[in-house]
Amino acid sequence: MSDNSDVEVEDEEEYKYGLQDDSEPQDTRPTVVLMGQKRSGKTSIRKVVFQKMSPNETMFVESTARITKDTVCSSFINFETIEFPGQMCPFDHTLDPVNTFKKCGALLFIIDAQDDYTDAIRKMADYFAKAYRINSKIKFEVFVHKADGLTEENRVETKFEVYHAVKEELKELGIKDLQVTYHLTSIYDHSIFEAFSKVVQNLVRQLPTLERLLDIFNQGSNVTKSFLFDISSKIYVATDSLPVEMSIYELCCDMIDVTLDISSIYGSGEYGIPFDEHSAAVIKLKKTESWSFYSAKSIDSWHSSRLCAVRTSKSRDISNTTSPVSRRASKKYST
Ligand SMILES: Nc1nc2c(ncn2[C@@H]2O[C@H](COP(=O)(O)OP(=O)(O)OP(=O)(O)O)[C@@H](O)[C@H]2O)c(=O)[nH]1
Repeated sequence: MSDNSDVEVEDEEEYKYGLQDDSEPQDTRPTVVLMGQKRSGKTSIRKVVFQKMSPNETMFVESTARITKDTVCSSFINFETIEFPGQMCPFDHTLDPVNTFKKCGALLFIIDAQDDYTDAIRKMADYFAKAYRINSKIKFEVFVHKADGLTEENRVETKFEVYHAVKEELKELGIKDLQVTYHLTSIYDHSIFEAFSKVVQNLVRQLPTLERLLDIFNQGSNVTKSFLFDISSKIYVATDSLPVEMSIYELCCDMIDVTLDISSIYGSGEYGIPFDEHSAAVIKLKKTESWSFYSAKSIDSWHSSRLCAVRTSKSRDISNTTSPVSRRASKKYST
């Protein structure tokens, strides 16, 4: 009897999502640490993804002078971001690096792809090696950032160059098993949300279960692709097992924007968020009748994760499908 109850408690812990209460101790949250050279774009990324700042406004963001901590908390997402200013060494013993990196879930290093990144890579390899020695479970991620300023050809080349340079540096430091993931990002398109989604997914313990549930949902509902979104940040916490097409992800992001814009006018905003547990949205695109977007009712009533599904009656390629909103967005994002 006691054995069974132990198993139940363990199961509950495993499938409990997020922390329901802001008063929970901060220490239980994993952290996402952001590092990079000065002006590489760390603050801009945080502000655009989590505080809804428009990309153009980031030009007026002041240089960060102190370590900045923020809590990001909704149904499946629950972590703290820590940004270290470019001029500060996170491994200075006065900053208690052991404590910081023991609870670090993901370490993001932002590289300005429009600048000379030789020094940045050297510094990054050194920081990665030090963090790895403290906690080998950290997920190491590199954002090859400001990719909007590069041609399509240059983007691939730059990513490749960074990949090789990091590998060489780590080899010299005697680190062999460290896995690094690379993302090409820009705040002027959806790539930053996509990349952050991948980072966050690595921190979601229930990911395989969520993927399986979304597969079952697709089969039972004639849905082609479904995402579980945190609507406030447009991060997708999970998706089904089919590969993600950027165009579908962008379409969903646009639909979330429309839904939130309309909700902010007509929603009741009872809990301080316009899109609450009484809200739902179905959007049908005019020229592509077979595509629908569904934002299902909230999965938990207090937080903001929503299931978004794209449905089609027949299989087709939507890579050239742009909704009026997509066109508006690409205009908005053009630099
Ligand atoms: N073109 C382009 N510019 C960007 C992008 N992201 C950030 N920037 C610009 O880069 C500049 C520096 O951005 P910040 O966010 O202040 O950089 P930071 O890394 O926080 O800098 P410190 O606080 O000094 O460490 C700003 O003018 C941003 O507008 C991007 O994706 N593309």
